[in-house]
Amino acid sequence: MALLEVRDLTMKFGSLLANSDVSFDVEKGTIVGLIGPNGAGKTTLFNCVAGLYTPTAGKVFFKGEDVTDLPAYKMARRGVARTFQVVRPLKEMTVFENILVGAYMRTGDSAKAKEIAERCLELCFLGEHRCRLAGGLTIGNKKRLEVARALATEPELLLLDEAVAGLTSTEVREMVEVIVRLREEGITILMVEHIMEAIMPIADKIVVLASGKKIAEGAPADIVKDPVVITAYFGEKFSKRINEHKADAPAENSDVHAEREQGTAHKEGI
Ligand SMILES: Nc1ncnc2c1ncn2[C@@H]1O[C@H](COP(=O)(O)OP(=O)(O)OP(=O)(O)O)[C@@H](O)[C@H]1O
Repeated sequence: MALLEVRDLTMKFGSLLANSDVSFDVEKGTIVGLIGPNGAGKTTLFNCVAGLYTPTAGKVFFKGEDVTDLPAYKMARRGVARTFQVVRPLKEMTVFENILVGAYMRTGDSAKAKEIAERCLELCFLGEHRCRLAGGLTIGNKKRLEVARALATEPELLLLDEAVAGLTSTEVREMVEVIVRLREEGITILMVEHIMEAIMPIADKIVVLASGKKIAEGAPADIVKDPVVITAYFGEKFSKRINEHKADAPAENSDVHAEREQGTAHKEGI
């Protein structure tokens, strides 16, 4: 049994079909990337899984239990945490205090909460910033703080919504290192990502959405060669480049920056 099972999920906003009959599994201990063009329905799917939206049709199972109708706070208690595309730290609080807020969602015991927060601080490479006010951090540190806060709720499944968007190539590498560490800690990760150099080297599986539908699912090496995905999302040039890319880590700079500036890696952009 997979940790997360999405079955025939459909989400409508009025007459707009944001997700249409989407099904896939996320196995425990894996990193799954959710990719696709702007407006493909990735964030909507995240919101359905996290309990922010109730899908119009279809089911979501977490650890074999039907959680389709559970609100976000109940999903958080069951072990599903998420980060948002636009980070919103508690600016007037320190980095450590921000993480503590997350830890207190899991426990009322302050010694235990501090212990959890210390661990998350270290896992997200934020130790040297612990006493700084969150509002004054660089975007790279703010994004890792967002992950640390979610992590402090001790999730089994972490949903990352564009965790590396807007980051420099060095910051992308730091975030990728954090994500790989989390998988080593046994945390399962489902991440929406446009920056292929970040997701392709670390994902165990990629799910591709376009116009609300799943158009492909498979190993990154197969996805980059899939003609349907190339047409709908990558474009030939991008696909050729990523196939040639020998990275075991994100690209040094220019490629990642190019995508960051364009905001996407879709077909006309590369
Ligand atoms: N709350 C909402 N009300 C109405 N329409 C919405 C709502 N949220 C999303 N949509 C629409 O649903 C479709 C899918 O949007 P969604 O944000 O899920 O796509 P996405 O793949 O995450 O895009 P991006 O990569 O740009 O973040 C879009 O047409 C969007 O305008």
